[in-house]
Amino acid sequence: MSGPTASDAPAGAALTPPPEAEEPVRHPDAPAPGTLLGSHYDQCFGCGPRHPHGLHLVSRASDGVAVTAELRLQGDHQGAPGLAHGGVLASALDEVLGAVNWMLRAVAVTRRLETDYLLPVPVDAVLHLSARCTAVHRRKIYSTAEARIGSPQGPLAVRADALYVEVPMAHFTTHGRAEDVEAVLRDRPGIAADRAFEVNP
Ligand SMILES: CCCCCCCCCCCCCCCC(=O)SCCNC(=O)CCNC(=O)[C@H](O)C(C)(C)COP(=O)(O)OP(=O)(O)OC[C@H]1O[C@@H](n2cnc3c(N)ncnc32)[C@H](O)[C@@H]1OP(=O)(O)O
Repeated sequence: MSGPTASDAPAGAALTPPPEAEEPVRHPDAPAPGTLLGSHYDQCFGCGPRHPHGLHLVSRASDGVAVTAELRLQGDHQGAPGLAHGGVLASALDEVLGAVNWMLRAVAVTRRLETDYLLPVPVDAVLHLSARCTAVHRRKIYSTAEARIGSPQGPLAVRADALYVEVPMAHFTTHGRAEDVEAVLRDRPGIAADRAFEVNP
């Protein structure tokens, strides 16, 4: 019988980097602070510019291994009347946390995402999102994020901690829907050969 695995650990423990984890190092080719990061896929719910109902988030590189973005909430994002749905807020935080991986030039997917909802968020608010990597251990990338109402210094509404796991490009070609994978390879022929993202000025 096998013993407990990392996946069996309580959420808090799973999001705590092991003692041998390392400080994240900004990749030398990471986009300069202030650069807008392009979408990795134009139909992505979080960042895809062609997604009809997506969040259309545009992340911006910060100093270090970090990004920021703004989410303009709308009526479509309601859960309770006039208030943002928690799942929408978690999606937005997942998107910016995922964008942080670009600063490491790592292709990674969310393994665990833990959110704390501290304040209700009105749907006419602009949420200022920020995310940064805190540690890296082998394929594991540990990150944290915040969402503040109205300004980068505004009231803290939601925070999140997350674990991403680096994956090979085969993760997408093996598990993704064939027609969508074919479309992205047709539109972005270099994406699988080189890297999973481009930087658009
Ligand atoms: C051609 C098309 C191009 C497309 C270009 C796209 C480009 C880039 C797209 C990015 C997209 C972003 C979009 C937003 C972010 C999402 O939304 S991602 C979507 C949601 N997430 C998913 O679908 C992931 C689903 N899960 C999985 O596929 C698998 O579980 C994973 C995450 C790949 C891991 O599986 P695995 O490789 O078998 O992992 P495994 O070896 O068991 O564990 C890896 C490590 O994690 C540790 N671990 C595992 N679970 C845990 C846990 N719960 N706690 C602590 N540690 C754990 C293990 O101990 C192990 O550690 P090491 O031994 O390496 O130190």
